[in-house]
Amino acid sequence: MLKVVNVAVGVIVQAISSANEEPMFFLTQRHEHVHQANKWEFPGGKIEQSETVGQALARELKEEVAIDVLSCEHLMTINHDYGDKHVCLEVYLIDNYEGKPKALEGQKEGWFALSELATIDFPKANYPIVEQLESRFQ
Ligand SMILES: Nc1nc2c([nH]c(=O)n2[C@H]2C[C@H](O)[C@@H](COP(=O)(O)OP(=O)(O)OP(=O)(O)O)O2)c(=O)[nH]1
Ligand SMILES: [Mg+2]
Repeated sequence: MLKVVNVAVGVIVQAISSANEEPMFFLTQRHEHVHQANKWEFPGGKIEQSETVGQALARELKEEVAIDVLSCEHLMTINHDYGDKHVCLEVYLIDNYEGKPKALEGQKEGWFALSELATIDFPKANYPIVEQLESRFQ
């Protein structure tokens, strides 16, 4: 049995200013030579033994994209077995934060509209997240 890697994932959504505007989501691209290389992802990372999910989420989003999480909402838990690695993603919607998201680790970054998410090259585990965002925000 492979060890499960617990991961805190932040779905950063841009505040929507008018009803007919599409919500936008901040994504970064995983580096080459890492697990799920070159795939686009929601920022986040491994939950350490000593911390809660909330602490890991806040730490990872500060380290990777320079924002301070002010509040978050648990969206879903996803268990996915990649064969080489089993991940458990704890996925949170981040709709209240301080700072402007910016990739600090040299990754490519971008804001993507809700309608674009279906065309993004995400890790397989992420497809249920996209489905949930589509049903929630459409
Ligand atoms: N952050 C993030 N990880 C994801 C997503 N989808 C998905 O399958 N994963 C997987 C890929 C990795 O195996 C794992 C996250 O680990 P990571 O490599 O980003 O961890 P980390 O930021 O702590 O990085 P490191 O310090 O170990 O280098 O979860 C996603 O949307 N965001
Ligand atoms: Mg990470």
